[in-house]
Amino acid sequence: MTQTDVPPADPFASLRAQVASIRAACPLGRIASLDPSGFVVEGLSDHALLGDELVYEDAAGAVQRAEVSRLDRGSLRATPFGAADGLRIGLPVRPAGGPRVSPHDGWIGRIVDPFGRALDDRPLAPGVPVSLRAPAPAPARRRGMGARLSTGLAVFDTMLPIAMGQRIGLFAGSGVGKSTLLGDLARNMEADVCVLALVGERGREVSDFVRKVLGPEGMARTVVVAATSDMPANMRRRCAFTALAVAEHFRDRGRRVLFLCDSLTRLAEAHREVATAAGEEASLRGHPPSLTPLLASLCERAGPGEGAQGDITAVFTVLVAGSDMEEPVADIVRGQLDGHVVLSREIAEAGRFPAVDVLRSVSRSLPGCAAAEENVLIGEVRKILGVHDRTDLMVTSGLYERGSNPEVDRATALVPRLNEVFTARGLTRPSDGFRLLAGLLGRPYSGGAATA
Ligand SMILES: Nc1ncnc2c1ncn2[C@@H]1O[C@H](COP(=O)(O)OP(=O)(O)OP(=O)(O)O)[C@@H](O)[C@H]1O
Repeated sequence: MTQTDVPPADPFASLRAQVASIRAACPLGRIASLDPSGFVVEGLSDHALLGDELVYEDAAGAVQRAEVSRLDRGSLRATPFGAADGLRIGLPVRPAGGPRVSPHDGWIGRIVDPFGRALDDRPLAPGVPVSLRAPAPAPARRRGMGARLSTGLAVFDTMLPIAMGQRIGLFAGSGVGKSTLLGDLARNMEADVCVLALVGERGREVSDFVRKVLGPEGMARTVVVAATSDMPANMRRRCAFTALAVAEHFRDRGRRVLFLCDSLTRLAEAHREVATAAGEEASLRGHPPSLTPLLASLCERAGPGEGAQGDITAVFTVLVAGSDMEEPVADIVRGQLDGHVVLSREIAEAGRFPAVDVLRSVSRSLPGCAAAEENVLIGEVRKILGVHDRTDLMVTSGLYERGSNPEVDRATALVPRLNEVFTARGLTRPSDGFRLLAGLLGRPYSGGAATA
């Protein structure tokens, strides 16, 4: 055979392959039994994966969706994303593949539900579908944390820096200023885009958050993904993963993304509802064991990107009653994150916001993201706070005689002024905050360039 006899490459090869993969018949299952939290389908267990979606028509002819929450030989259990009312035995159900959403750059400034549908009654541009189960960037290829980001809040810019791609937990009881702090970060923290997941808030809280806390300035660069408390548990659980997929959409386009997830506690509660209804036992201190990998995947997918990707800097809130850092969700995520910030009721009651308990909070981007002279200042402030924490009760109860220990005297004099610095806001650069600390401590400060 001469060269001219070689048959030309098939220009339709890719199209043919796609057509060949289309199934001539779509598998169809039927509802075999029903209860208020879900239904069992026969005939589809070989055609769906755990977490896949199913579609069916309700009594009014509207297309509804459900999620595969358990697979058995010959049958599967599905949890509907809406009310189970109007379903009947024998109703046809079709598999619809893995969970997906289609984010688009035009979603900035908009509020969407966990399916990516507009919640603000305006048309929404659909993008290219992406999986809600995307893998995290490969550990060997993903970058480390980047440079320190300016937040405009002195306590974060100095004592608890947040670096690009860092993932921190915000541990707070109710009413200690968590929402206000998230709003501050959404508006002022260095980022190109902010994606906010509101999991299980009441409807009024969502609109209050958007109008009053974020305001037009915050919304101008934010996509809000919201699942209100009246939505089914699997919708609330999906909310966090939809928001993460939106954040990944922007990260994959090289953007610096700030991902705010409020709250992991309500995500865990939603997961418990779905998992226990599917037969899993809540044997991990009141939660199903599958909670640990669920939270780990969420935390792991945020963080630094690889190659030309941007980064996802993330703040996950955890609701803790009475600052109980040992409660299960706090305990699980603390080890998976690059730092935790504790908001204290006592500090909020003293009227100091953000009510950050600096001594009980840790940022793992230190010491790398601060200059040597800044680390010296941070170390000295921590030491002063430690002395004050150990001796304050003695001092305030009159058991300490002034002048008997210079360290205690210094801490007693300095801590109220340090607390004032921690509440300073509107800073242009982190060095502004360090300059305030250095001034208080009587130390030199040259404006230390961060060493990321
Ligand atoms: N930066 C701030 N400056 C002044 N007051 C603040 C600030 N942040 C919070 N507060 C006060 O604390 C109250 C509760 O704040 P916020 O709603 O942010 O708390 P939360 O922890 O999100 O509450 P919840 O748990 O009820 O959602 C506010 O109504 C306000 O009085």
